[in-house]
Amino acid sequence: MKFYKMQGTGNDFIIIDERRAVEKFEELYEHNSEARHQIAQNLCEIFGTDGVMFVLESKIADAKMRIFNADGTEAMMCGNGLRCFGRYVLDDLGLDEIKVETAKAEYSVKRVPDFNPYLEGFEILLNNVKAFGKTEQSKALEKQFDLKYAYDFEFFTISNLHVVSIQEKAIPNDTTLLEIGGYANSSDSPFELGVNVNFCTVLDEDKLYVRTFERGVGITKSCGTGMTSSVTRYARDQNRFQKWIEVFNDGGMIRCNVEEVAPDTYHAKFVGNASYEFAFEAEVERLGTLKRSELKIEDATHEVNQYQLFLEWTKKQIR
Ligand SMILES: N[C@@H](CCC[C@H](N)C(=O)O)C(=O)O
Repeated sequence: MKFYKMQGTGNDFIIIDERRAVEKFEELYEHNSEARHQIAQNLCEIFGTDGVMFVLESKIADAKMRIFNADGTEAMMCGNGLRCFGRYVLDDLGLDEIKVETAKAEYSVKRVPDFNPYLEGFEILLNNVKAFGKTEQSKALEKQFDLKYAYDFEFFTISNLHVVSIQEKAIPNDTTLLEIGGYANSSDSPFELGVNVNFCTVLDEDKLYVRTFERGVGITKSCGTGMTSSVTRYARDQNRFQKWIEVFNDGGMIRCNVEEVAPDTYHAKFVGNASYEFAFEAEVERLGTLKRSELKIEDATHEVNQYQLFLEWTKKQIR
């Protein structure tokens, strides 16, 4: 079977299309989570990727997405992943717009051909962004570090869990991210299930920079739902609803536009790349134990080069 590696603003995933091998998957893995857990851990370890996404049939949408983090835990949602998943299914079905079922909600994905001179974009509509302000858990996280840092966290959900702090200018370094994110996802954390920890810096009125420590992964180049939670907090605080905000990160840039649809409830449109990096073939039964040295990798050279040009362009925008 053929497998693909894709990335959305540097957040990278292996795509496993179970629809292509339904019988074998059922027979071997019985579609159970334990098998997916092991496959995700092994593939993320050998390729250094952030997650593994499984493409399944859906009764209510064009396809169903299940995503597992690098540590094998299942994630309830993934914004960058949804764009990659969406592009894979759009290409597969030859469509321009589709609906995707995820663990807790349904989202649309569509092509945006004029996103950037270097790349086609993919827009997702996140229709369940919720703001909870300061909660007991976010206050406990803040308190743990208040002698050292002045981060002020608010709690958001987009099916998955986030805390967001916004500060002027200084972009937190890896040490800070690891210290706070590591604690927030440890057994001592006030968040029983762990949480994605986002630090948002205001570059100018319509430009933000976001860095994230992801639950189940660690520091990533970007986190789609993390950027969306950050833009939502910023748009609410600065009254910048229904405006396109550019969000830069260590892996590139996306655009996000937030609308308030009810108190503390928002819809966010989110556009960014979804690029192929490589493909490989392997036997389905060996996914959980494969070694990289056994594989013949087929690079998507043109897309990789185009993304490099896009990255250089994004760096010039924030110099
Ligand atoms: N990379 C993500 C979020 C992936 C899931 C997260 N690690 C979790 O467990 O909640 C994104 O782009 O949104």
